[in-house]
Amino acid sequence: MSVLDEILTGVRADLADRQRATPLERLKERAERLPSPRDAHAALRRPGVQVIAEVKRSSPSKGALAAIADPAALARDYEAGGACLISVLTERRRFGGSLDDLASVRAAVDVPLLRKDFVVSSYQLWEARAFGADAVLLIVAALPQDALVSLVERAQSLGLTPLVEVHTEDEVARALDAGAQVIGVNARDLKTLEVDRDTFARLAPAIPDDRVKIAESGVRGPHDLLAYAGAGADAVLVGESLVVGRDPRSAVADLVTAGAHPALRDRH
Ligand SMILES: O=P(O)(O)OC[C@@H](O)[C@@H](O)c1c[nH]c2ccccc12
Repeated sequence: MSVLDEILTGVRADLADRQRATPLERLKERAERLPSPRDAHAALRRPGVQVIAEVKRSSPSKGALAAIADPAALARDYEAGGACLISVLTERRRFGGSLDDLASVRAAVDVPLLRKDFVVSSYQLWEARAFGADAVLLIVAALPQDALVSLVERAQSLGLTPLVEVHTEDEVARALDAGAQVIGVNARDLKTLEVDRDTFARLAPAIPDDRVKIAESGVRGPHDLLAYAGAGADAVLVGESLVVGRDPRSAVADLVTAGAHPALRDRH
């Protein structure tokens, strides 16, 4: 069984527990009491290379990264550093996240939020909305094509921006077929957990320029952001290097400064 399959088995078990505890109707009521979602797509389209900063406690590849006792405080640092979007991992078993983290971050910042999880059911889209997300990750490798197509549509109908994650050319074709407007190329293969920073440059030419192209994983600092920018990234998604560092606010600010370099502006 691949790592992704193991993760999905746990995700489905946890999802079944939550579905038993909270009927969909309750989630819908909670979602309807919230203001409409923020426009994550527009935030990503701003000139320069945007920075998505991630709240991530642990990972299957590295184990524990950072305790993050106060996710809201970390998110405020990310926002103050200039992150255009904050990604909150909500998967519990391997990443140490929760929907409560998402709600705490929502209460603390104004930027749009991405629910980062392994979404396999529309119930999880309602959870994302009910806990304050504006965007959701949909991982092509985790979904049959018909499920991907319907989750992209459902997310959009709830006002959520779907960020469709790919790792191979075949998955890019599936993302495009599903109508994805925002596509993330993950340098980490979720089946082997290996990071290959060349993946983005290899796949980016297959993604039309009217789509938002995000380079995910492996960004250690401004140098990696500039390399991804040179290969056509509109945004980078950064977790580990921010949560393990001593000063997340200035680490984000350094990335934002690199991404705002005049040579990278107005490339659309
Ligand atoms: O910590 P990193 O190497 O900066 O990577 C962040 C992000 O790309 C990574 O957490 C990620 C990308 N896609 C995912 C899918 C599920 C869980 C996690 C992820």
